[in-house]
Amino acid sequence: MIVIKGGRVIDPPKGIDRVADILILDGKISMIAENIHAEQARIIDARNKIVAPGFIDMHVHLREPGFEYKETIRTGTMSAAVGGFTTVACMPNTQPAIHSKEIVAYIRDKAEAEAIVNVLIIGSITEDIAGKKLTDIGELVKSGIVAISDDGKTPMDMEIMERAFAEARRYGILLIDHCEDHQLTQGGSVNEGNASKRTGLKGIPSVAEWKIVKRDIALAKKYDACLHIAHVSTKESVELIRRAKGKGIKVTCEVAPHHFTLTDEIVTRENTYTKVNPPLRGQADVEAVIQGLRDGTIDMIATDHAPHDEGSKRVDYERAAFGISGLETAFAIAYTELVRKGRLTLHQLIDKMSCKPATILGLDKGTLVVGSVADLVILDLEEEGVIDACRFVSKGKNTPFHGRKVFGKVLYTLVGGKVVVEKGEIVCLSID
Ligand SMILES: NC(=O)N[C@@H](CC(=O)O)C(=O)O
Ligand SMILES: [Zn+2]
Ligand SMILES: [Zn+2]
Repeated sequence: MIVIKGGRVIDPPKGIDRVADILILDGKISMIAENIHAEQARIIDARNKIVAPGFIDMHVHLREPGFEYKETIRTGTMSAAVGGFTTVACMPNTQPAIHSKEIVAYIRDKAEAEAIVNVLIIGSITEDIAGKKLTDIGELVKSGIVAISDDGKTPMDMEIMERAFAEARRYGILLIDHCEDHQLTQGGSVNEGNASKRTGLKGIPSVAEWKIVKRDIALAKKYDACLHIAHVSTKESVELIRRAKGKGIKVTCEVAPHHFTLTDEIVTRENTYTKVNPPLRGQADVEAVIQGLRDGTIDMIATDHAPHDEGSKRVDYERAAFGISGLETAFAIAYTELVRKGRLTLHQLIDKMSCKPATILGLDKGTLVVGSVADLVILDLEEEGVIDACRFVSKGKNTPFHGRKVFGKVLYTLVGGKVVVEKGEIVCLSID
């Protein structure tokens, strides 16, 4: 039994924003009221703090199986918990890929034993994410995946993609799209334009992204399937999605914190931590994604947590791996850049980090309503800090945000009523 005392309780879908106590019993939220007295309950003092539904990250690379030297289910979910995430969905670009019911079962068992937050599983669209042969999507759905995606790559074969959309519709499963025309990006490592000219590195043009966004919006329409565009980075993509939504096509999308915060100005040949796919774009793109967040075109924030070992980053820029370790910086970056700068309200931010992903994945989460599972966070908005990658619990220290001043700290993370993070530190290694 826990009582969280005196926090400002915010639950955007229910329109709740008030100072109250929360009683947690048997892992569930059992009462929200003023002055709850419960003998023997553990008291958590939340005065002057925010209490919100736990964050849900639809786009995380846990790297297991196959790349345990980059991250594991254990370290990735520890990183999630520190970031305030109580649920993550893991991408299938592992080795082997998550392309069969056996691999799904392997991850589920591993997560049951070692994860400290809830882990949802995304299955691949094609075998080995090679874009050649469709997986048995029906079987993957039966084994419990929450979406399909070939994240990291885009299936370029139109026939494969047509069949993938038809299957997505047939099984009612969300298709998460990494939009990249590989013919246009080959050998590229930075945004095409100023960054490629300045560094002499090969560029990745915006059109490589929005061409596929356009292609797949048309397929979502044709097959009446649910499409979710991953890591939107260009102004053209935002506009295409805005128009598609206006026509009633079932498309949703996400943006990663680095894409609404950083531009390609910061890219140098020396700093491979700025290398990410899609690449950091120009100022107009950053402004367009922020506008997309404001007007609801961009439904949510997802980290695209892509941890890498130092060996994959400490090489020439061209050869360095794409990716940013994002779970532990997401909230502070988003709060500092979006809320403190007046671009989103705190309610909107919580909605985009918790409620919206829950709705899109069809989860009974992302709310603090009485009776729901006690997945929640306690946030201190006043705490000022400097991002220090050396202190990440993730194995991946690869972040371009190292040294950045931010506001906002995740103090507590509760998963199913269990305190897994206390005063910013992991205090529990099992959620059973
Ligand atoms: N985003 C990245 O730069 N990298 C991701 C792949 C992906 O999300 O496309 C990875 O798996 O490392
Ligand atoms: Zn991707
Ligand atoms: Zn990804």
